Amino acid sequence: MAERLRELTTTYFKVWNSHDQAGIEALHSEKSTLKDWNAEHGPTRADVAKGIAGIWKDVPTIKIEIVDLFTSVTNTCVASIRVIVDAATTLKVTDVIEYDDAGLVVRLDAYVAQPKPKVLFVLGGPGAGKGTQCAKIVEEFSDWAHISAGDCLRAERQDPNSKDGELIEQIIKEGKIVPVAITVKLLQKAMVASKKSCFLIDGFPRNLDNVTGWKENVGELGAQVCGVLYYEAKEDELEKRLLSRGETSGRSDDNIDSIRKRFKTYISETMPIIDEYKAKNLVYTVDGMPPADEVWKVTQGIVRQVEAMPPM
Ligand SMILES: Nc1ncnc2c1ncn2[C@@H]1O[C@H](COP(=O)(O)OP(=O)(O)OP(=O)(O)O)[C@@H](O)[C@H]1O
Ligand SMILES: O=c1ccn([C@@H]2O[C@H](COP(=O)(O)O)[C@@H](O)[C@H]2O)c(=O)[nH]1
Repeated sequence: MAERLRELTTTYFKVWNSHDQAGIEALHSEKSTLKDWNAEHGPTRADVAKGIAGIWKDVPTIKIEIVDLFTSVTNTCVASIRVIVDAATTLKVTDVIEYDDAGLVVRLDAYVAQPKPKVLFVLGGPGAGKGTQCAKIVEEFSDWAHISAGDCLRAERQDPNSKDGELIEQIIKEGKIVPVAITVKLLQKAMVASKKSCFLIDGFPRNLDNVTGWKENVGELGAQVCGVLYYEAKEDELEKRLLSRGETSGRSDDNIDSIRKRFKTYISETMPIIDEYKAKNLVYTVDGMPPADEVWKVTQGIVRQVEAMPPM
């Protein structure tokens, strides 16, 4: 049975790829249905074939590749397939195909996997230029949203109804790191609200607790972490930048005491995380010392590279 189902299914997709309406009609039983994420056809084979031919007409380049076939003692075959729409678009689809005793398709239900959002974590010392570069990215690349963990926390602190506001304020002033349960919830809320498909998560993950919290709450099912965009710059330069920013930013941590504490936390807690991602070859290191426009040229190239990664 298993071998027969494999043969029938392989033949089915061969004919499908030849875009032959009469050929595909002949592989369906007289009473046949087809349902996918967009449409429903049947209950006759002529109607199903007409529906499929409509897809070929709309997308003449469309092709299907079989990834895997699953069979059992039943007369149903589950096919994991790739639907190659065009050079830029491939869909991950699962087809559940039920055959009759004559080997004709009685029912085909197709399910599409939603592509996961792409994520780039953006890290670097305080004042390294993360926010500056993220602002440029979202201006140039329309699929991307900039979500700054620090901004999320500052907004939460401002909310008079938040039970975490006071704790966040104390931790930020001390240059320490807020418990991940608070941060990750705010990040997820911002991701959902943005309606974008690619996210710059700026200033996160800052320590092991953050990494664990991300894995537990978002994880591999919730996002495709494409890497870490890491801005490297010397501490004395960063101190100058932050003191200068502090003249107008109104941030309670842009003062010399908090800045020094933030550096300490960065070295002891965040650097080891960056090193871990480096060991996994996931870090795009950018020299953050040159003027912002020069840093941007490098940043731009990296974002293009990440955009070109196949979705998972
Ligand atoms: N390449 C650069 N050269 C000089 N100054 C820069 C550069 N990039 C950013 N700045 C300035 O440095 C200050 C800090 O930059 P920015 O806010 O982008 O850093 P950040 O890494 O997001 O900081 P933080 O982690 O504290 O939020 C800002 O005043 C910004 O205008
Ligand atoms: O994931 C995070 C991000 C930030 N914090 C706290 O906020 C401040 C400011 O962060 P910026 O990235 O500089 O805006 C940071 O020093 C931490 O105290 C955090 O706890 N967790």
